Amino acid sequence: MNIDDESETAVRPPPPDFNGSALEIFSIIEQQPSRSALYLDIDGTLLDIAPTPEAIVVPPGLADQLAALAAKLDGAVALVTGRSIARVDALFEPHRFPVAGLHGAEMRLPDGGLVEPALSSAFLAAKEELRARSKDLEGVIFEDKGAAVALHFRLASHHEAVVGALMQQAAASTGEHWALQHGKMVVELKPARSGKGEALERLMGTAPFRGRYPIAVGDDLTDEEMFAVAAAAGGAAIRVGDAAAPTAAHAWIGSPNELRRLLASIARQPEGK
Ligand SMILES: O=P(O)(O)OC[C@H]1O[C@H](O[C@H]2O[C@H](CO)[C@@H](O)[C@H](O)[C@H]2O)[C@H](O)[C@@H](O)[C@@H]1O
Ligand SMILES: [Mg+2]
Repeated sequence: MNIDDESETAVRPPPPDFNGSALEIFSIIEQQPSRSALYLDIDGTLLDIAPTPEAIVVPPGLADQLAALAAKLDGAVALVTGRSIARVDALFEPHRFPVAGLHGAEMRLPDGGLVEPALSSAFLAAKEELRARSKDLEGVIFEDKGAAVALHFRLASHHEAVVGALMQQAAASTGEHWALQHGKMVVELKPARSGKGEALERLMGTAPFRGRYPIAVGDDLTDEEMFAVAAAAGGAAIRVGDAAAPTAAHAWIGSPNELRRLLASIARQPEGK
């Protein structure tokens, strides 16, 4: 990736054996905001995990801090999430960021252009079947995200196996164009030809992200694809949370709260600092 050419102030990618801190990676943004791009996951990364999808809390001021950060990076801050774009907008209103939603299956590009997946009748039928079957599973939460659907077992871990089996059946009935995505106490069905890695590639090829040093931050299996893409492009990846999980990330941050504090401090920095 042509992060920068020959100038002495060029942003340098972490070496393959980089074993530094997230702080070192974020200092790149502080020093060279006009050469950096940030790709942020939401649940478990920007926001603390909550018992249910609806129970998440956006801390006061976070949306404005992200907007300030985006202004500092000339708009090169994207949210890359399993949530739908509509949900993301509601969470961070009044701001509208570039978003890769539903694990990259739907996108809002920096120019406002939308990428929307097509719904098949097989998928819609599978979704209704899951809605009906999950009603018998106490504590299991059915989440309808439009072109994706999730069954959550965080409040009913004893139902993990049956949730897995139901989702397998759903995937089998929808055919090759739909695929399962496992996450934190959740199994989802989403368009197969999508992923956070592809979403990152698309954003990285688009202004204002194009040509900038990519820094991807996430907490889960679905984020590993974007970590690999960021790393392959000479950028950096940071994983939030449990440092025992196998990851392609270069560095760790302990919690969403720690990440929010780092981002807030960068957003507050006066220009040129
Ligand atoms: O890619 P992300 O932004 O991390 O979104 C992944 C999924 O996050 C949500 O589920 C997860 O967070 C919930 C709230 O903390 C939690 O209750 C659940 O157990 C987690 O799996 C969201 O509901 C999904 O739609 C996202 O795909
Ligand atoms: Mg996450």
